[in-house]
Amino acid sequence: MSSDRDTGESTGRELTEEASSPSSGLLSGLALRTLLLSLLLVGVTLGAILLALQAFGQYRATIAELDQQQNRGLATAHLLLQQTEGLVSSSSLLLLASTHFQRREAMFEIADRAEWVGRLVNQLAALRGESSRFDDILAVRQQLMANVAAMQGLVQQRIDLRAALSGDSPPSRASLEQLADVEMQLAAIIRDNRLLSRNLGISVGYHVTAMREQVQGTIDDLNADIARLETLLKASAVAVILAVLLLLGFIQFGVVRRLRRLQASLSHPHPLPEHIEVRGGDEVAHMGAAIRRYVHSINLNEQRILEMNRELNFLATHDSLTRLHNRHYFEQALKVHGEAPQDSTLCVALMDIDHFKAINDNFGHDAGDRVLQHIARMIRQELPDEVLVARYGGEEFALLARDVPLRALQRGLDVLRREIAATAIEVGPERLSVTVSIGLAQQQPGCSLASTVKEADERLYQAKDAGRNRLVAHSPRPSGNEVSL
Ligand SMILES: Nc1nc2c(ncn2[C@@H]2O[C@H](COP(=O)(O)OP(=O)(O)OP(=O)(O)O)[C@@H](O)[C@H]2O)c(=O)[nH]1
Repeated sequence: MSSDRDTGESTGRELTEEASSPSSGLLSGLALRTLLLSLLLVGVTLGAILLALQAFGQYRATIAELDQQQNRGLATAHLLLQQTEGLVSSSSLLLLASTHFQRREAMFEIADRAEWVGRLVNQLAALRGESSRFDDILAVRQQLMANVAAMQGLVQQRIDLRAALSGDSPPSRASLEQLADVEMQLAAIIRDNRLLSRNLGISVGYHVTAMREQVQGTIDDLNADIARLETLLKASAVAVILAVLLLLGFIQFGVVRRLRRLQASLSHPHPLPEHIEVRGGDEVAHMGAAIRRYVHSINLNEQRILEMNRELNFLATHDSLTRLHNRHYFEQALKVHGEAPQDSTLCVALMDIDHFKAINDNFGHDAGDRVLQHIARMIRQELPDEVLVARYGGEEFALLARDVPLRALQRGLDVLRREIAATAIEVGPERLSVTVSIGLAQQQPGCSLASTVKEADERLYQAKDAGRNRLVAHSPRPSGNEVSL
């Protein structure tokens, strides 16, 4: 039996350990899966942020490119103005040329400057800017080129006129007037060139300013876009992290902890329904309520089984009618005492109700049962608890007393016999007088308890034979209602 219990306990322990092991660690079961999911979410968010940062990088590269374009425009404008100034200065050199050789020299310089001006104007055209202003620049350049060409012709004419005048003696009036006219035209072109150079400076200034404003506008738009996207990205990242934290907290506190508490309640050797948490209206609460009902019914069944077991145990050792021990129990007690060392005094008494059959016959079997119950109660009340009392047969009771002096037991039993005889037992409307006969024997040294029982039985017969309602303790020859040793 004990090995069965051990096996049962160890199986229970294994089941408890098995049930508790999967979620005993902090990073297991639901908690682990939640953490992995959250990490995945955070990973996806970080990936999105990295992609967005890459996009920002491209935005910034575009801004830097625009910035460079702006600087290139400024530098080109500066060079254009320089070269235009140079062109105007070279025109002055052309004005000083007194020979054709000097004129050609000056024209080389002017052609070089003119080429630079043309190239820079084209570069400027490739950059952004206000087209009307750029048209002004083109017009100025064309006018400058036309002026240079005109100057070259006039200077050539002036050299030729001066050469002709130096050969004539005296110089003709018409030649002098022609030279004066050439000189005036040259002076007018020089003035016009200066004016054109100033106008070009103004037009380039407007063009560059317009270009800068345009580029700066684009840069400002891009920067505003970046700032807006950055704010959006930061807000999204914070929102995702908060959502992940909220999700983690909800799963940890709303699910995992409650499941652990449920598991702890059920891990108890005897779980009680009131210890099972059912707060809330979600699935975990519903599961808790179902488990609570289940535990309640298991506990009820267990209680019923325990009660049935107690009743079965009781019925195995007791008589159901009188609630006294039964004959089987009495005989087991005799066996136990018989095997024990013989260092104590043991007495056996057998008590039988007189003419019990007549009670059954006259008042019915139920009345007989009531009488049996009444007599059993009186015996149990009268005798000390140490005396074992059993229903031995139909209307017969057996008593086993240990370490009770025979005399005292004899006195006690006789008092009981008298009380029974003096008591009117109420059975329905009837009041019945009942008597009992008793046989009493003490275990003799070297004799078995079975022989003591036999001896008590013999004495009971003697009591019956002697007229009933008496106690026979030893002598086969009873005198009066009591026979003593
Ligand atoms: N009511 C009831 N009667 C029982 C029970 N067990 C046995 N009896 C009856 O008890 C009676 C015993 O009768 P007998 O053995 O003739 O003895 P008696 O009538 O008492 O006569 P004496 O013992 O000689 O005085 C029988 O009629 C049995 O049927 C029981 O549990 N209830």
